Amino acid sequence: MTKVAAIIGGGVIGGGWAARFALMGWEVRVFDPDPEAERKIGEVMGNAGRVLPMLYEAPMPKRGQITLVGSVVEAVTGADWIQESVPERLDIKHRVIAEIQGACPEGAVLASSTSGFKPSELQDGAARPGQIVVAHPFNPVYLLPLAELVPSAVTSPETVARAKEILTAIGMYPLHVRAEIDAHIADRFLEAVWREALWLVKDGIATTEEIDNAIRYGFGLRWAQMGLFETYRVAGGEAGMRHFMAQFGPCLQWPWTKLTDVPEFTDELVDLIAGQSDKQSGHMGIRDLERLRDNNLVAILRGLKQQGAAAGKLILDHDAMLRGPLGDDVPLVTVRRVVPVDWTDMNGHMNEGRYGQLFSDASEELMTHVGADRAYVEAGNSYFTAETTVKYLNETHAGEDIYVTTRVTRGEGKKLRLWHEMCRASDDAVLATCVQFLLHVSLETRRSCPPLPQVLEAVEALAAHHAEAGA
Ligand SMILES: NC(=O)C1=CN([C@@H]2O[C@H](COP(=O)(O)OP(=O)(O)OC[C@H]3O[C@@H](n4cnc5c(N)ncnc54)[C@H](O)[C@@H]3O)[C@@H](O)[C@H]2O)C=CC1
Ligand SMILES: C[N+](C)(C)CC(=O)CC(=O)[O-]
Repeated sequence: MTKVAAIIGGGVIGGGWAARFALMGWEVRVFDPDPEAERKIGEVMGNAGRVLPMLYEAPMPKRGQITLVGSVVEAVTGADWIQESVPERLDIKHRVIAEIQGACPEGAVLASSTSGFKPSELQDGAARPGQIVVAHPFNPVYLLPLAELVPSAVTSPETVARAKEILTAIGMYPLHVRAEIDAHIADRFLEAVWREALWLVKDGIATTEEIDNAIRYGFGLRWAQMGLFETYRVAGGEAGMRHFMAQFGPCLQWPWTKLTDVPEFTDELVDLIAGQSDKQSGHMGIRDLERLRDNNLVAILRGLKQQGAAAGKLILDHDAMLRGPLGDDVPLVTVRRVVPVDWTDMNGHMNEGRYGQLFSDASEELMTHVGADRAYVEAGNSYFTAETTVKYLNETHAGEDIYVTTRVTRGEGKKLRLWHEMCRASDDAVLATCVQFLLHVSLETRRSCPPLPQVLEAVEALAAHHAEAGA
């Protein structure tokens, strides 16, 4: 049965949650009194729907519907997950939580997006505190997988377990924060860096753009894939973390930081920072900036996925979860996906090299289908491609839904010939075709040899079936 997520507060963060849940197949109900909420969520969903599927090689679940409703009660009645995303004010959050608990199922997870309140503060005066947990996401919620999951001592273990299960199922990484603390884990770092940056601008040391350059050309790239401690371990050279601490430990006593001091937000400081920020980025609208950010995040996350590293490993595993076995339709649908942004070139369309990738993925799916799967390859047997002929018939662009059908046109002994057609999902137009000739090999001798009997049998049966069906 379709699961229901209720999003209370559909601003920057609520909109991102709504998009992620809907793209993962959930029915979503949003309550937000802002008359502009529907337009804003529609725009966020437009951006999210373009990029989130680009992270996956697997087909996405059927999109859920997002419905704007007129009250909290309407949103939360019968919901499985409730995400409170109203402004960061404890009085508002208390009022909203009371209203939610007056109507939501007792077994639902009631999660708060709060950036800094402790769950026990949110639970203060609540009807059922055990149901409440913090699930603190990162903007954009539909692309960044982290959700800090913070229970208090009275949050029930069932709520925590259910929250972990659901966050994982929608492709997120629930980081269980075991002891509640103001601003959780990650926002402690963000606050520290933000405070330093404000001082640097206020003191006239650097502009907003220079600070952004210091991050994006340097340590920001390291943090994205190794975090802090692993990075510093490497920075300690062969002697590792101990050497790093011995060398840089004393600096902590030097005036390298102003961490405990906060610059006052005078009108002058706000004008200075807002003015510099306008000069740096004011030529772009918010949705353009979001698209720029999202395209870059997709490229970085796909790079990490290719390496099976950091957040990319998470997406790789989630991809495997989403991917089911192939059906037995003729011809076989071997690939269903969207064209990711990093597959396009300066002509603005999918680059020719990526067609090779796509058809190679289709062959790999077919191999798995006939039993020449990862275990078979690890045991020393595989197929190598000997020849590929691609015909490019129509353009395709980033974000377009495509699929590949595959027919076995020859399957005898060590020889396997495939006919792939790449099609556009919206009108089934054929965009490219590919004839691929593969030879079965032993990975030990690196020479051709017949497949193991069960694979040969499956290949022959498929070839006969495709020929019979006139495919
Ligand atoms: N913006 C960010 O970078 C992040 C924010 N958060 C947290 O997410 C929560 C929401 O923040 P944003 O989305 O940034 O704020 P926002 O201002 O963009 O959105 C808040 C929304 O709540 C709505 N709202 C106000 N009162 C309401 C009520 N009684 N019932 C339903 N909706 C109501 C407003 O109309 C608005 O659309 C906060 O707790 C914040 O700390 C968490 C992670 C990152
Ligand atoms: C600035 N902030 C404290 C609201 C940031 C967050 O809570 C997380 C994020 O997305 O950076």
